[in-house]
Amino acid sequence: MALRSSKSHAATGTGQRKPSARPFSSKRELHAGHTVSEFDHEHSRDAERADSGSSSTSKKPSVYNPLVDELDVSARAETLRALPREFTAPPLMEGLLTSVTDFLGPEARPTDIQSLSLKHLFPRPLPGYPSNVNAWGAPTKNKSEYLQCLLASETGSGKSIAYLLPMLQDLKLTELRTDTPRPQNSGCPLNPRALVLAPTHELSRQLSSFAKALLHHIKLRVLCASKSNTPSTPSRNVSSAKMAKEMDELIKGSSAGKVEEKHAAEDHAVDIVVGTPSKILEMVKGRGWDHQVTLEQEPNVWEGEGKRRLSTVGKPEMSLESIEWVVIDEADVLFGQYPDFQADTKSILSSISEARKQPLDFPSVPATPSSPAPLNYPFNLLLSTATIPSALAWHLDSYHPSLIRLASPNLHRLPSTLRTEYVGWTGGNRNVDIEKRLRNVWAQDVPKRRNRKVQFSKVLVFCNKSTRVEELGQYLTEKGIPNVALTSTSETRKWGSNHHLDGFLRKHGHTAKDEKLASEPSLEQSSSSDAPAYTQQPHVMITTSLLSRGLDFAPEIKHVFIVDEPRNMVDFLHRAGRSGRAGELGKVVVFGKTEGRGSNRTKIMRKRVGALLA
Ligand SMILES: Nc1ncnc2c1ncn2[C@@H]1O[C@H](COP(=O)(O)OP(=O)(O)OP(=O)(O)O)[C@@H](O)[C@H]1O
Repeated sequence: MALRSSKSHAATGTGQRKPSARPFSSKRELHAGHTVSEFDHEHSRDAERADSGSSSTSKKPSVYNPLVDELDVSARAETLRALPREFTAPPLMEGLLTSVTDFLGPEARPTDIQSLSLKHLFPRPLPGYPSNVNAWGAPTKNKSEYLQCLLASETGSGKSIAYLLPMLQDLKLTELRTDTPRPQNSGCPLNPRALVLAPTHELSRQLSSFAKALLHHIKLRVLCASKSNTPSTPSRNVSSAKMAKEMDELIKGSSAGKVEEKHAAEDHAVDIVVGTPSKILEMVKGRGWDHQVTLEQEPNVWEGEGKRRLSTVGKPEMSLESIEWVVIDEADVLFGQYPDFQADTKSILSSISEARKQPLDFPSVPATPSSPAPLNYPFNLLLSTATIPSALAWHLDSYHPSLIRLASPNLHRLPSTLRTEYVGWTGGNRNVDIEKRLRNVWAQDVPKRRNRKVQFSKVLVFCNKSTRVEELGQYLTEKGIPNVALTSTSETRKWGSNHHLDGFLRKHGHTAKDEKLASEPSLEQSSSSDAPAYTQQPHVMITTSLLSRGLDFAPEIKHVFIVDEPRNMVDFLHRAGRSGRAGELGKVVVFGKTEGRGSNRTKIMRKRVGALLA
């Protein structure tokens, strides 16, 4: 049960255990008086006995789980018996319920993580309902009490809706309260009440379209802070201008009628901003704020053809004093092991605290799980993740010991609808092996009965390196298989839109069933036709881990190929999880050496993947 840190293993190379942290399940209190279920108490007691080395339990010797080196496997799910199994009003306000139904379809039922959210993250009563308990009988909270919560569940299990619903509802309730003071004019064009942070622009754009769909009836304003909101290099200026116009309209309240008149003239027209931490910081601190060189030091630093000084710091576009909610999506990336992301995210959190006149009280010595130093943020904080690496667990136990942890029973497992298959390299050209396997997938798509329509699968291929992505893309193109090869520096990566992912991302605002029907004409093809569809339009996307995080790929992505050994199981779970989403069937095909040198590594990986199976 004790946590281990992958970091310490990597650092020492000894495989020694890090001092044990308090396991999640040992926390009795969910938050301010909410106690965990009996189910959790049982596990808490087990955990405590195990931690104290008590021999009074007759526990079976546990089988070594190869994942404990990387992941916090002590996270326990609450029993699901007593949870809401339908979307209802309350706890949702009517308008939000209608949007959820429009978005997911009338038959949709909450996923496990959404049920947990409905129960625990709606502490405020709706107008007209008893004010001392919420819809689930739990005590309600004052406006001055803030939530800190981690939502953790497997890929494709609907975490975005699980965190968006409570946040959107609370923002709307605050807006409806006539006694809520309006934010003061900060002098900045944007003064949002909520931030959603995500690691990539692609994911930011997808999340903001999710939020917009859910706001159809309750009408709050969302802005996606894509990189091209402000002009940068001349080559980006077309989409920059478009995004700048959108932003301008939002600020002035002149765009489509969603903004209520009374807000149009205020600096508060945008309620929610979605973006990457670096983009958000840029909007808060001014463009170029992090450049080392100042104008005084280097007056002659110019970019391109002398169009713009690199060293000037732009005017801040956004102030933070009205922030009531912060969501950190892919929390293990933004809040965990990646130093750059971590620094930016922490900087945003402490800037908000400062702007809200409650600067964070950082401990002089680093906290540990055994001597935690709670950071109390003056806003609601939701973290969302499909994986809890040990390093993140350690950090949370040290600085957020009273954080509510909502975990689904399938956390750290592959989605149950995802099958795994292993393919051995033949020992020849690996590109040939991949091509062969692709053709094999499409051959299996062809129905046995003649004159039936064919719907060819789309395939997502993950490589470790950009050079490998480009090389494989070129090889397949030469073989008559059009493909999209995307790396972080790809020319084709569009700024300000997700068009470079067209045909691969799920289109939101429709149920999966509607989508399939809508997409059939372009995908279907008579089996008597000469050229199969996969030779006419890209059915293969090749990329690195860049696109492995959070993106909701279309149900037509039936296969994920992992052609380079993933760096760790966290990476594997996220890559594989781009298929088999929302209950759709999918398959992850793992390539590896089955004979000779290197085959042992494949064996170890198979064992680790086996431990992820639901
Ligand atoms: N209750 C539901 N019923 C059916 N489909 C749902 C439900 N909730 C969400 N979905 C759909 O499931 C898909 C995956 O949702 P989402 O992207 O939020 O998953 P996630 O858990 O955040 O995944 P990841 O960990 O990969 O980021 C989306 O297409 C969403 O519309």
